[in-house]
Amino acid sequence: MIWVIGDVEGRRYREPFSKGILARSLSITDIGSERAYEIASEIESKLIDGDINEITLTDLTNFIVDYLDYLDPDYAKKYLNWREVRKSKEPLIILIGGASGVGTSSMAFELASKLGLKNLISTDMIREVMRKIVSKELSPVIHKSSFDAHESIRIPSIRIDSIIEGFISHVDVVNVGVEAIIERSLKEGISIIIEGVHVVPGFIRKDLISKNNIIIFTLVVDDPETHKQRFFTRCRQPWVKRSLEKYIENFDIIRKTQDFLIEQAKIHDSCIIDNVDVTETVDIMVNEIIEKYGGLKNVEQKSE
Ligand SMILES: Nc1ncnc2c1ncn2[C@@H]1O[C@H](COP(=O)(O)OP(=O)(O)OP(=O)(O)O)[C@@H](O)[C@H]1O
Ligand SMILES: O=C(O)[C@@H](CO)OP(=O)(O)O
Repeated sequence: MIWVIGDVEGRRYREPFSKGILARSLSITDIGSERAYEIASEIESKLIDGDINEITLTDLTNFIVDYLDYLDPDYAKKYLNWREVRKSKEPLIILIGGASGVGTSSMAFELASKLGLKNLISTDMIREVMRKIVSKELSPVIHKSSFDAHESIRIPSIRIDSIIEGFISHVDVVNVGVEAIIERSLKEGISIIIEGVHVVPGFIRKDLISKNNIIIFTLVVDDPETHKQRFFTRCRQPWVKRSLEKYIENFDIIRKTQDFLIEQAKIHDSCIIDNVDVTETVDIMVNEIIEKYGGLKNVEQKSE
């Protein structure tokens, strides 16, 4: 048995060396789960061959970095970069927005797997809870979708497009719940990914979004046909209950909300990703996070 020795607030603890835990921590390096497990086994064998049955977390990390560097320096670099990010005392809060059907749920899942983050919530789920609390009479807009919320606006404004006005009203209400999740995550120190159409640059309170450990991405699908196909691929799973018709009928409106999201992302200088290739989308988000969050350890919070 190899024991890994660590310490929390000066108090030593030890836990058995686990190939599974080590393999999981290599997911950031694009090695792939099978090869990651092989590498974990190779590292374990090297420790045993070296008669090492107790190793500190620091020495084990250095041992892993040296072995990854021997296999491929890029593996070691990605592994080290990610460990730098995880040393921060602040939770990592990742917000992934985008019009309906662009892939926010799927990309959030892929990113969570890559980063080994356990907490993931959709704004649709937040909205569902809020719908139970707020009656249709009191807030008709929350009981609609983002793309047909304009139908519930009682006194349409003459200043802006009614579809965008409906979208804004709908998002604004749900953002009360989104901000509550962000505040709880900050308070508890929980790293989390929040994804959905209600994550819109400029809509989340400035004192929250200005924190260095909160990062927002806007996914888009530039090509309309590719976007439309996403609704078909999403509905092919037998368990999916959302009707394809509703999204295809409202497709032009959904594209209009995407144009608004792009506008908002540009105004607020937030990262826009054309979500065509899964690997590329996830890599862009990981690199952005490492770049922005990696230096967090030494950077005070941005002045508000
Ligand atoms: N980069 C991608 N390449 C290919 N297919 C993708 C990509 N991203 C998402 N998809 C597919 O597109 C469909 C829609 O994705 P997803 O359900 O994540 O969209 P969404 O933005 O969460 O939609 P909604 O907000 O309406 O729930 C899914 O079948 C998903 O597998
Ligand atoms: O409001 C929307 O645009 C979508 C987002 O997922 O939700 P629903 O499928 O419930 O319409």
